[in-house]
Amino acid sequence: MDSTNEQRKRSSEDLPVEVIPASKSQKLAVESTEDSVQTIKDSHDSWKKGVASIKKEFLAEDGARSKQDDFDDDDAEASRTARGDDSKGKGKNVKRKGKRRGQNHARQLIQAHENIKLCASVVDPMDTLHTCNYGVENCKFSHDVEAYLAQKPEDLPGECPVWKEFGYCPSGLKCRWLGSHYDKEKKVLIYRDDYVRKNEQEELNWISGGDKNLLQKRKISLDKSEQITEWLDKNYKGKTATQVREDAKEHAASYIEAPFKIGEKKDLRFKDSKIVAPLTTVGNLPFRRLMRSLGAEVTYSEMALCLPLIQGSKSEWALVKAHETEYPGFGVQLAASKHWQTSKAVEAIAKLAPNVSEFNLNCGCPIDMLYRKGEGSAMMENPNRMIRVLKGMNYCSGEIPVTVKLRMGISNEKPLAEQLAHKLLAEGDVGAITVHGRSRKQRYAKEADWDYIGKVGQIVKDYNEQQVEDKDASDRHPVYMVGNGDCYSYEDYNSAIKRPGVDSVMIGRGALIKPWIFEEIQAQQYLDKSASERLDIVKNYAHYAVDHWGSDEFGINTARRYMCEFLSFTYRYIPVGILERLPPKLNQRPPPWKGRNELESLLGSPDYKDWIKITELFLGKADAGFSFIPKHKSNSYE
Ligand SMILES: Cc1cc2nc3c(=O)[nH]c(=O)nc-3n(C[C@H](O)[C@H](O)[C@H](O)COP(=O)(O)O)c2cc1C
Repeated sequence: MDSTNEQRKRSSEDLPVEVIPASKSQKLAVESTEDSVQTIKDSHDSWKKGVASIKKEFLAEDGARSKQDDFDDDDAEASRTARGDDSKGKGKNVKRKGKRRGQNHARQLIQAHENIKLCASVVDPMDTLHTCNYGVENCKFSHDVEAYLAQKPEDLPGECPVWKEFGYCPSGLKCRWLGSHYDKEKKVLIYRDDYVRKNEQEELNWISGGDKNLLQKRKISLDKSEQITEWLDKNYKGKTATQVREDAKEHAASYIEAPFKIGEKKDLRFKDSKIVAPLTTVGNLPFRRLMRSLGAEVTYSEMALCLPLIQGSKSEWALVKAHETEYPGFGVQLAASKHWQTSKAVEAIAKLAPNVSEFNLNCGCPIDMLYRKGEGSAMMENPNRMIRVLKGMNYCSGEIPVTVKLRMGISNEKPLAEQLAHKLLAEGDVGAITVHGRSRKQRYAKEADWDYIGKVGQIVKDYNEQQVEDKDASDRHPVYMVGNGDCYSYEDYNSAIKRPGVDSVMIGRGALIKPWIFEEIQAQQYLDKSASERLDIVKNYAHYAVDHWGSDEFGINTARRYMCEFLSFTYRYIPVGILERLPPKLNQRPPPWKGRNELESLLGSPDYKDWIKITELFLGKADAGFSFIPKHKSNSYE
């Protein structure tokens, strides 16, 4: 390792800033002058109260920068608005006092429109999927390539990242870097000899418009789900838990086709896995691709709703897509409360988009829209329903394991996950149980309860040990237990993984704010990434985003918008080199601070206009009509 790298890798033991355990800090105080005693005491107290301690020389004068105190993870989790649908409602138990903060109700994908809309059939001669059924005369879109090119805005600077990677750009004439792959003289698009076609370009689980249509018209046969639905309706619905248990053996024999037992399904191998949490909106394909490149081993789709999936909804099927680097290790997360819906969705995905390592049932989502329908965290209040849903999913998923993501419960006073773990282990045939150590009512401001997560871990551990005693261990794999909540450093990870029965730690916001978190866990050190290294990460995200959404006007606008969503997390990173105390904590908020150079300050800016500026470094100037309203709108610059 070279000396620069050496310098960057620091653990809390060798950081020049001392990690002061409570006892030592008291000793220091006795030896210091009265003033410094007060400073150390104040700073230690505020650190404990959730204020990040910044070295004096990096504190910004009040008003020089806005404070990073305006983020709201509850709002972030509760929103599907950036995707175009609106489920931002808060649970009735999570009511806000006074005016709702944030501007989510107005957040929409407002796209700039081109003056001339080119017919898809002339955009790219290589695209055989798009033909025009109307002809030049009757088509409502233009076939006039010359006129289109004459009014097209100037190219963005640099080379088309899609063409650079694949030797072929599916955005064709609409590409904003058209000059990279267009011969002006001959008026033809250029393809490199080794070009890769669009449908071969690294994305998996792509399903055709035709298949979505067939789904909509119910013309794709989903026999297994129909069989299991009928069976579950007959044998499970309306029965008490005891009746169901008593009948269980008899039922197993009457399955139309015996379902895979947990030991016969693929092993998830979740021991010490580096897992990124499912994250609506921000956990999109480009982000997950980025996390894979930075060491993640398991990634999840954003939560997809089963009903729109089985109705062939384009936007819901887009969520099932994965980058080739995500498979194996890619889980599709589903939400629904009815077993016919989950069974059908699982069967359709297993049939049409089979590059899936796991189907995860979301039983933790707090948002009101789902809760009111009995979905998400509401499933925890109806364990029999949860078991029915899981049985259906298991039957239809074949050898793909089914897993479940829980919260602690609905309220802190009455946690449910322990009880549920017993039931899931006895009846659910799940490959893994994940517990987010918060209740539905609990907001992100309060820390996740790892003691409770450990209790569930113990239950799973006892179960696995019992299974080994009861049977030959070789014909089964264990049920894995994954803990989740507030992991933001290798130190958090170490203390989490020490809990009994906890096989892995799932990381959500920690990965968004500090995408190199798995590298730190691997190195068991804090990495003081320079601002330019961090900008490189953002640059990769930008390229992956353009690869995914396209290099035309629409693609770039979409990429810019999701990049702003990503930057609305990355700005919260406080470089370890300017922190006075470690470990950094997710819930700590800093006083106004400035970076060690201009770029570091820019990357730490809470002003969304600066995020747009950062996108412009890679995606060109934002259109005058581009608007991005962050969830946690900062007013300090206005
Ligand atoms: C922006 C955002 C989106 C989320 N979306 C989902 C989701 O789609 N499905 C899910 O199960 N949990 C979702 N969660 C919850 C996370 O998966 C995770 O359980 C939670 O953030 C706690 O982990 P962390 O402390 O590591 O962030 C979301 C959380 C956030 C902040």
